[in-house]
Amino acid sequence: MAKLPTCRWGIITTGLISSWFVADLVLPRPDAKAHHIIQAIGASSLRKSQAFADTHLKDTPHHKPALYGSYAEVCADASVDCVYIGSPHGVHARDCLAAIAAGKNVLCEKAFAINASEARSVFDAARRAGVYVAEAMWLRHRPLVADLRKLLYEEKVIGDVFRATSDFQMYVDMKNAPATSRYRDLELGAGSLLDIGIYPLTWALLMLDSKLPGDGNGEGEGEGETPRIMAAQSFVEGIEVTTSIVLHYASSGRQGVVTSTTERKKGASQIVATIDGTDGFVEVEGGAPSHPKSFTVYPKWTGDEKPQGKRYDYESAQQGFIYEADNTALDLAAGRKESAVMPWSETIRVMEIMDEVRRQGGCVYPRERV
Ligand SMILES: NC(=O)C1=CN([C@@H]2O[C@H](COP(=O)(O)OP(=O)(O)OC[C@H]3O[C@@H](n4cnc5c(N)ncnc54)[C@H](OP(=O)(O)O)[C@@H]3O)[C@@H](O)[C@H]2O)C=CC1
Ligand SMILES: O=C1OC[C@@H](O)[C@H](O)[C@H]1O
Repeated sequence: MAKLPTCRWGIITTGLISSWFVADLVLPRPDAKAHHIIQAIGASSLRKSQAFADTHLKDTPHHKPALYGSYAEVCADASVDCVYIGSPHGVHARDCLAAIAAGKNVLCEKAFAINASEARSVFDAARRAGVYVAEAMWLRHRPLVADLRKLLYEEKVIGDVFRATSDFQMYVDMKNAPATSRYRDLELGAGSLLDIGIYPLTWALLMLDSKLPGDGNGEGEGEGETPRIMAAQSFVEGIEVTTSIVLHYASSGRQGVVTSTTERKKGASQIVATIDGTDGFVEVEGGAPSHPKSFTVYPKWTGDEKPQGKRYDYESAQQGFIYEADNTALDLAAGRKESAVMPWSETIRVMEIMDEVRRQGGCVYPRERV
């Protein structure tokens, strides 16, 4: 049996997402594609690293990470194979560039940067340093997504796809949020689009294009057609809180309707995306567009009653961060410098689309003002 690759992770920051990422990596599983070791944890203080390890690694004594009171020490740790960056998106470029300068491979949270220009500067640095860098857009790595794309574009289970919709709702009390909160601080990239709107946008890009990077053998063969964008944004306290985007694909006429808001609390379980085709439709169910758990394929609805659908379930003990971690380990083992699922060109394409949405909608970050 082939030996599984091992990735020794250096975790940078001890916020919410780092806790979710680590929780997935340390869960035992029978069908592992790679071994993951939490090798180091770095935070703004040693006390925070210690508290993170005490809380999130207390039941996994075989993970004994080095604990640091800075991010630089994680990057300098020769035992770390890949640095995972869980800081707010406004400082992703800063933290990526520091890790790259130290010669480290990087998996960085979404949104990868504030804009396409920042993303390009990080990839240019990675190219020069010869290290691996990838955006941790976990939705792209989910087996559910690959399976659904096969059904849509190889088996054509709903005929010709003509529309996709997705909406991400999350409540943030913006008026009372502290000025230092990443939901409020524009220097940290506050706004619904970069934080949550990126998922509905990703659903549309994934569901409306027949060929994309990551479809085939891991070499990223599709390029992705960039649709025409029509967008509007609304603001509370100067922060973008609601974004609506229509995407129109010139070659096929396909449309995407994608929205995000931090002004509305979501229910416990919901339909997080829909895909319409000439012969049927698909509803994706889950907790949020970032966290799909199943999908149901329906035949065309013509009568009064909703037709019977076929449901595909993807419930698992992990939240789903394990897939991006596995794929990173496999990329590194194969000597790749870019993710086979989310190559640099795709991160830049998404950032460019979000730049255009913000150009139309009016969300400008302070460092972008000339
Ligand atoms: N994939 C997913 O499902 C999710 C992704 N995210 C992404 O992860 C990133 C972080 O989000 P989240 O974990 O919710 O954020 P938190 O506010 O919970 O944590 C952010 C961490 O970033 C560090 N940090 C570094 N610089 C700053 C700064 N200038 N101001 C404030 N904090 C700073 C702090 O780390 P330290 O511990 O060192 O003090 C802090 O703990 C975002 O980019 C977000 O989009 C978030 C949630 C879910
Ligand atoms: O990526 C995300 O998904 C879940 C949300 O809670 C979070 O704000 C966002 O960053």
